[in-house]
Amino acid sequence: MGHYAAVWDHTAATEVTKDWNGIEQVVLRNPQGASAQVSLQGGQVTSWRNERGEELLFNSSKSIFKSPKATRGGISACFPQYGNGGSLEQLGFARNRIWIIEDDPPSLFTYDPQGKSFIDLLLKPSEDDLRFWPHGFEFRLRVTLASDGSLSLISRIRNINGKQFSFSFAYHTYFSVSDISEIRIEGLETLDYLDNLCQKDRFTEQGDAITFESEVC
Ligand SMILES: O=P(O)(O)OC[C@H]1O[C@@H](O)[C@H](O)[C@@H](O)[C@@H]1O
Repeated sequence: MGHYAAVWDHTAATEVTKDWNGIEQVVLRNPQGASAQVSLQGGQVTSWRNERGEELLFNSSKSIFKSPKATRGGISACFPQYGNGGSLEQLGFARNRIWIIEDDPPSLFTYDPQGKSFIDLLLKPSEDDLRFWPHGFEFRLRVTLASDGSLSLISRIRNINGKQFSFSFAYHTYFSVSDISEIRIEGLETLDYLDNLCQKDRFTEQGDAITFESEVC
């Protein structure tokens, strides 16, 4: 009768497989047939499909997986540095590490308790990481596929030794688009940004939407 909520078991909607490199991949499914795939390499979301099976994320066919580097595509979490504004690798090292699945993470309140599937991932720094970024942290990432097919990522960074540190963070997201001229990015008006193409000078966004005439890089 279409009432799945009473019997929906989110753990049964989560499957762990291995890719051809032996790296674990978590597949999330919702009752309507949408899915998402998360790689333990970088905690990177490599696929997000709607209920018609259409892929919503871009993955470059030219990107060759070379462990431990993230591939060009999907959604990766950049931490503890975004861009080249610090001494670390350009988008931080978190996306280039192997994460683990956390079965019993600290509680996290979320809506949509029915018909969703999710996975909790955890990254802790290795001895090597601490050598060039000496800050004890735990980075928790929850990736959720909701009953309406929407995807959400919640990141929690915990300082585990009480010594203050600063970091930058971003979700590096590649959407798959069929016609870039139809894309509008809204919600940035009045926000300040540093323009990478103008020596990182600070500007304030004036437009109500950013549009594109062709590919940019
Ligand atoms: O590591 P990836 O996914 O290929 O992304 C690299 C790109 O990341 C972007 O954020 C930078 O602005 C680009 O300059 C850079 O080329």
